Amino acid sequence: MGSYDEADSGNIVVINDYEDSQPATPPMEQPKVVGAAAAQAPIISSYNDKIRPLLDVIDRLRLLMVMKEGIQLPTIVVVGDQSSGKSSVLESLAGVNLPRSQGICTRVPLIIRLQNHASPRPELYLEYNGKMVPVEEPQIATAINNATDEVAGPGKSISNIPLTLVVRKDGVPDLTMVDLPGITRVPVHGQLDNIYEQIRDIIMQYITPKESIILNVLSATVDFSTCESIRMSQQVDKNGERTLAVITKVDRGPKGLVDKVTADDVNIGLGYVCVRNRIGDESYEEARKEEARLFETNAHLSCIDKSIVGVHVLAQKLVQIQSKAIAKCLPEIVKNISAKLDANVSELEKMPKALTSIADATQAMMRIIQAAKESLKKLLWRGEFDEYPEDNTKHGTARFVEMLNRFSDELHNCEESNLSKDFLTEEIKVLEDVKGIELPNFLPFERISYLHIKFTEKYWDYVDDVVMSVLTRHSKMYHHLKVAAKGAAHNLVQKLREQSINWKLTGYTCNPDYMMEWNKLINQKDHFINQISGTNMRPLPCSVNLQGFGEIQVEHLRQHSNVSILQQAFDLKMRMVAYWKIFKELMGPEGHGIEKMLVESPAVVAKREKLKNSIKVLKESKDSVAKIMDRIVLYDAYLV
Ligand SMILES: Nc1nc2c(ncn2[C@@H]2O[C@H](COP(=O)(O)OP(=O)(O)OP(=O)(O)O)[C@@H](O)[C@H]2O)c(=O)[nH]1
Repeated sequence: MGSYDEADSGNIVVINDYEDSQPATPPMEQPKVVGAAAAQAPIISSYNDKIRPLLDVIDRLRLLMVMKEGIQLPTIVVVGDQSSGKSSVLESLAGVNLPRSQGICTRVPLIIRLQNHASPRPELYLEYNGKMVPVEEPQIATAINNATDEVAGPGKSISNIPLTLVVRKDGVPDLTMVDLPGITRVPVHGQLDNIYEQIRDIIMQYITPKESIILNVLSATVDFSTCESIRMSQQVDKNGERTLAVITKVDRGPKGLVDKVTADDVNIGLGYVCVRNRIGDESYEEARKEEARLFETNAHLSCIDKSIVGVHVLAQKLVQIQSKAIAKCLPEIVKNISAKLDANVSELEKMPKALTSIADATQAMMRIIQAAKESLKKLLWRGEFDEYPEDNTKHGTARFVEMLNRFSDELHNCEESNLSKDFLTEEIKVLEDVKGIELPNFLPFERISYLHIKFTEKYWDYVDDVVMSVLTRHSKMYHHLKVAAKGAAHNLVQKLREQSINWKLTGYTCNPDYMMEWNKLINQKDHFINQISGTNMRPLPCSVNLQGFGEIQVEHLRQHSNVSILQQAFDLKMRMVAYWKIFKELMGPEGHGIEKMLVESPAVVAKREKLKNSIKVLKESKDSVAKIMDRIVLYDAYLV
C-alpha cells in the first residue's frame, strides 16, 4: 500500500503540473499527516495550524452568506454529469455515507465542511433553514435526504437553497466543498421540463466567479469531451486554470485511461486524479485497500503515475489548492468587504430616517411640504429650474408665457378680441402677480377678474400636473403621505380652477371649514372684550365663558388699557385656534393621521432593512477577517 506508506512517513509529496506551476508552499505550510489516524480514518491528512484559521474565517463568511453581498469566496465546487460519482468522491473524502444512487440524488447544493478533529468520536451537523441539527453517522444519508425534502420539496425537483454538512472527524482533510446536482438532459418522471436549465443555472452561478475551484467529476467509462460538465466549466474557465478533474469508476473503464489523462484533450489545467470509490456495502478502509490494490495490479491502471491516483492524493491536492486560493483571495476579500460596507453605510445615511414618534413624523411632514412648496415656487413663480434641468415640461414660468402668447394670438383672431383694445391686459397682469401658495384667507385670487374658460382649463391642468409631480417626488418615500398630499392638492387646484372659471369675485377665503370655525370664534369677540373692560359692569367678572375654550381667567388682561391691542390679540388667537382645529381634523386624533401618512412605502422599508442587514453581515465579516489579518499578511508574504 504505497499510499499509506507515504502517509506514515509524515510527508505528503504531491507532484503534478499544478504544483510545479504554482509558487512553492512554504515548508511550514505542508499539510501534516496524522499518523494515529491512519488506521481509523479513510483520509490521512491534516491542516497546518496556520491555514486552518484562514479556512475557518472563509467558512464563517460563507455562513454569514457574505456571497449574497457580492463578495466572492474561494470555493471548491464539485460538478459532474448525473451519476458521474460526485457524491461518492465526497463520501470517500469525508469518510461518511452520503446519499448515492443511479438516478438524480443531489437535488440542492450541499456544502460539505470537513474539519480534522482530534476527538475519536466524530461530530456531524446539518445546517439548513436556520437550523443546526446534530446527526449520527449511520443516519447521515437519511438526514440529508430528509433535509433535501424539506428544502426542495419531496420528489425530484431541485432547489438553489443550500444545505451545509459539517463533519468533524479524526483524519479528514480540512476542506470545504460544494456538491451540486448532477447535470441531466432528459427530465425523469416528476421533474419539470426545464430541469436542465435549472441545474445549469445553479452550476453556472457557483462556477462562474473566478475565485471558484472547479472539481470536475468524470466517469472513466465515458469520453470526457462529451461530458456536459466539461462543456460548462470550459465556458467559464477556458484554459482550465482553475479546474481539477477527478476520474471515477476506474474499475469499470480502466482500458485506455492512461492515454485519456495524458492526452488532456479537454484542457484540465490543475491536472487529473483517478480514484475508485466505495462500492456497495464496502467499508471505507476496504474501499481504500481495494483502490490501492487496483492501481498496483491492474494492467491498465498500474502504469498511471502514482502521483495522480487515489483518494488520499486527491485530498492532499485539494487541501493545497484550497489554501493557495484562500491566501490569494483573502486580501481582495478584505478590501471588498470594507468597500461594500462603506458604500452601504453611506447609502443608508442618505435614506430618510425611520420615524419613530409623532414629533418625528410631524417634522418630516413639515419638511416635505416646505420642500414641495419651495420647488413649486421655483418652477411656477421664480423661474428657477435647477431641480428639473432636463425636463422642460416643468419649467412653469416659461410654459406660462407660451400659454399666454398662444392664448393672446387666439384672442386676436377672434371677433370678441376686438371689442376692447385693453381686453385681458388686466388678467395677464394679475396672473403675473399671483404669488404662490399662502395662507387660505390671504390668497390674492380675488383680484382675478376674468380669464377665458379654455385658457383657464389649460392653465390649471398644467399647474395640476406640475404640483402632482413635485409632490410625488418629495413624498415618494411615504406612500400614504403621497396619496393624501396629492389628493388634497388636487382638490385645491380643482377649487381654484372652478373659481377661475366661474369668474367669482366673491373674495376667496379658500377654506369654508376654516371660515365657519373662525366666524364662530370671532363672533364672541365683543362679548369677551366687554366682559374685560365694560364700563357699565360692576363688579367685573374674574372669568369669562368662551365657546370652544370653556371658563377663562381674565383678570390679568385688565392691565392692558389699550382695548385695540386686546381686540387684535383676540383676533389673532381665534385665527390660530381655527387653523389648528382644521389642521387637527386633517391629522386625526393625537396626530396619528400624520403617523399614518408617513408610513413609508414597503419598498423603502425593505431597502432600509436590506441595507441594515447587509451592514450587519459585512461588519461581522470584517470583524472575523480582522482577527486573522496578521496571518493573511504572513501567508501572503510566503506566496510572493
Ligand atoms: N464501480 C464503481 N461505481 C461507482 C464509483 N463511484 C461511484 N459509483 C457508483 O455510481 C453511482 C452514482 O454515484 P453517485 O456518487 O451517486 O453519483 P452522483 O454524481 O453524486 O449522482 P447525482 O448527484 O445524482 O448526479 C452509484 O451507484 C455509485 O455507487 C466507482 O469508483 N466505481
